[in-house]
Amino acid sequence: MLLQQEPQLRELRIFDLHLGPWLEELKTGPVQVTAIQGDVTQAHEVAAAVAGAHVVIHTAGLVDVFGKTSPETIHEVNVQGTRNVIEACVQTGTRFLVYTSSMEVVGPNIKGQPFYRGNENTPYEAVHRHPYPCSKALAEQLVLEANGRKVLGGLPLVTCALRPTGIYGEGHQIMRDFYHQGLRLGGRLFRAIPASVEHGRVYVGNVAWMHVLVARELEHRAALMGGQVYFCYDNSPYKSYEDFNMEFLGPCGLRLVGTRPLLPYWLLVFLAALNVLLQWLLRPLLLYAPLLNPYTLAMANTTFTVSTDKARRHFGYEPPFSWEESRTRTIRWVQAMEGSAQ
Ligand SMILES: NC(=O)c1ccc[n+]([C@@H]2O[C@H](COP(=O)([O-])OP(=O)(O)OC[C@H]3O[C@@H](n4cnc5c(N)ncnc54)[C@H](O)[C@@H]3O)[C@@H](O)[C@H]2O)c1
Ligand SMILES: CC(C)CCC[C@@H](C)[C@H]1CC[C@H]2[C@@H]3[C@H](O)C=C4C[C@@H](O)CC[C@]4(C)[C@H]3CC[C@]12C
Repeated sequence: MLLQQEPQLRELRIFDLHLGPWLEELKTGPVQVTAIQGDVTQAHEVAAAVAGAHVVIHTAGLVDVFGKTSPETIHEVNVQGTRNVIEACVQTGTRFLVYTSSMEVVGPNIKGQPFYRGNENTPYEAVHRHPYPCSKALAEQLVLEANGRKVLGGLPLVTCALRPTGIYGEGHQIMRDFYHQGLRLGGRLFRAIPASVEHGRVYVGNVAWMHVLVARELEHRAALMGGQVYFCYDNSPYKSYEDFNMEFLGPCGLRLVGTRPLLPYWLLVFLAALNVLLQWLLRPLLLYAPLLNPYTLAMANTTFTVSTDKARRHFGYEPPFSWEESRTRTIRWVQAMEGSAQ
C-alpha cells in the first residue's frame, strides 16, 4: 500500500525475522525496496536497518495468546524489541515513529468489564495479567513516553500509537483455523459465545491505510498527533466474534449451529483449564495450542467495541475499504483457501 499510495516514497525497507517470496513482487516498481532479514530483539540489527530512514512503522510483534511461546519471549520481542526501535531512531536521527499497538492495551481487563463502543477517552480500568496484553501495554507506553526525546541532530522524536481491534482479512490465521475446524466437523461450527457479546473487528486494508496516513501526516501535524493513540476502526459491523466470522465462513459453506452456546459456560471454563493442563503435560513431546484457553474464553465473552472518529478529526482518516468490499475480499481469500483445501 505504501508503494501504491505514497508518492514521496524513495525507498521502502522491510525488516522482518521471516522474509517471504512475496517480497520479490514488490521490487518491480521505481521505488527501491530493501528486504532486511533481522531480529527486532537485536539492537544492532535494528539500528543498521533504521539508519537514514525518514519514518519508521514498527509493526513487528509476537501475537501469542495461545501459549505457543514463553512469557519471556513475548516480552523480549514486544517490549525489548520496541525499546530497540526507539533507541535506533534516537541514535540514528529518525524523527518519526508509528507503532502498531492493540485494543488489548485497554482491554478487556481481567475483571471482564465490558467496553461498549468506547473511544480513546472512555474511562476504563486497564488491568492485565496475560503476557501478551502486558507486553503491548508496556511497549505502547515506551513509544508514547519517547515522544519529544531529542534524536541525533537535536530535533525531537515524534511518536504515535495505533490500536487495531481484532484484525480480519486476507492472511488471518485464526480465520483459517476456524475454517479448517468447520471442514473437519462436516461444514459445521458450534456456537460457544453468546451472540450478544460484541467484539470489535477491523479490516486489514483499513488498518494498513491508517498506518500509511499517519506516517505521512505525523511530520506536518506533530504538535497535534505526537504522543497520541488512535483506535483503528472502520465500518465493520458490531457482532459477536463467531457471528462476525460467519460473514465470511457462511458464504464458503459453513454453518454455525445454535442460537445460543451449546455448552454451559462452566463447562467451557473447565475445558479451557483442561487445555492448559494438556498443553503443560504435552509440552515435552509436542506443542498443543488450541484456540480455547482461559484467556481466549474470557476475551471472547467480554464485549469490547469502539466508536470513535479521533483519527478522522486529527488527520483526515477515512477507511478506504467499505464493509462490503472488506467482506467480499475476505470471502474471496477464504474461497481461495477452499480451493487449496479440496
Ligand atoms: N492480529 C490482530 O488482530 C491484531 C490486532 C491488534 C494489533 N495487532 C498488532 O499488529 C502487529 C502485527 O500483527 P499481525 O497480527 O500482523 O501478526 P503477524 O504474526 O502476522 O505479524 C507479525 C510480524 O512480526 C514479525 N516478527 C515477529 N517476531 C519478530 C522479531 N523478533 N524480529 C523481527 N520481526 C519479527 C513476524 O515475522 C511477522 O511478520 C503486532 O504488533 C500485533 O500486536 C494485531
Ligand atoms: C474458543 C472460543 C471460546 C474463543 C475463540 C475466539 C478467540 C480465539 C478470539 C476471540 C477474541 C480474539 C482476540 C481479539 O480479536 C483481539 C486480539 C488482539 C490482537 O492484538 C491479537 C489477537 C487477539 C488477541 C484475538 C485473538 C483471538 C481471540 C482471542
